[in-house]
Amino acid sequence: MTILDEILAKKQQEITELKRSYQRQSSQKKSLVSLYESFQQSDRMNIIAEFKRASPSKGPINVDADPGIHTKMYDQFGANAISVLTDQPFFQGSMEDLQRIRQVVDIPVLNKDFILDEIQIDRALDYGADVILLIAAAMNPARLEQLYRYATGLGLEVLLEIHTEEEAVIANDLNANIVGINNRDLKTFNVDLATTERLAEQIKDPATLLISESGMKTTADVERVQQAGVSGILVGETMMQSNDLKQTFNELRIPLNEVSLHDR
Ligand SMILES: O=C(O)c1ccccc1NCC(=O)[C@H](O)[C@H](O)COP(=O)(O)O
Repeated sequence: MTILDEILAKKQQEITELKRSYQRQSSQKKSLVSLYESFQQSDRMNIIAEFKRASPSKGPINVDADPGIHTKMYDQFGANAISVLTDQPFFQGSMEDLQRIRQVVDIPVLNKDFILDEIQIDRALDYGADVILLIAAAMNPARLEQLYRYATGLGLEVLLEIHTEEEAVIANDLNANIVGINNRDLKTFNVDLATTERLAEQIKDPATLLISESGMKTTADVERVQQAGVSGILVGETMMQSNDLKQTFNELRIPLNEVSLHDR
C-alpha cells in the first residue's frame, strides 16, 4: 500500500463522517476571484504560495505557524494566490486555516486536499475557496470528469494535477484550463523537475495555464520550469521554512520570458 492509498482510504472515512454531519451553508452563487484570469495579467512568474504545516515526506515543517499572519506576508511580498493544505491527519491542516486565510487575503485561495466527493467541494465553497485541487491519480477519469464539472458548475476553478503522460491525456480530454504538473511522485515522494519538462509539452491547448508544483527552491529551479512553458509555480516547504519571505519571493518571481507568454 502506498502513502497515497493510505491518504485516500483515510479520506473516504472522513467523507463518510462529513456526509453524516455537514450542512451545506448556502446554495447562493458567490462571486469568486479567478486565478486563471489574474495569472494572465502578470509578466512575472505567478506564485501560488502554500500554507503547509507538515507533510508525509518531510514530517513537521512549521506546525505552529499562524495562518492569518503567515499568508498575509505571502500576499504582501507578491504571492498571486494562496494554497491551503486542509488535510488534518497527514498535513496537520484544517478548513479553519482556510477560513482564516480567506478573511485576510483577496487573492485567489486554493483548497488543496484529496477531493473525492461533491460534499468536499460544497465545503470548499462554503469556507471561501476560489479554486479546488483535483488529482488525476486519485480516481478514474469518469469520476474525475464528474467532480470537475460539479466544481466548475458551482463557479469554482479547478487545478487539475497530473504526474504522468497518461494523466496529461486525461487533462487534454477534459479541456482543463489550469493544469498542475506535480514534480513529486505521490507514491515514492521522489521530486524531479524533469517531470514538468516532460509533461508541459504534452498539454495541447496553448491557452491552458500550466503550473509547476513541488520542489521549487531557487531561481535556477524557476528558470528551468519556465523554459518548459509554465507561467505559475506552487511552492510549499520553501515558503514555510523561509526566514526572509521578501527575499524568497524576490528570488522566485522572475520575469516571464517569451516561452511562457507565447499564448497571450
Ligand atoms: O508533500 C508531500 O509530502 C506530499 C505527500 C503525499 C501527497 C501530497 C504531498 N504534497 C502535496 C503537494 O503536492 C505539495 O504540498 C505542493 O506541491 C508543494 O510542494 P513543496 O513546495 O515541495 O512543499
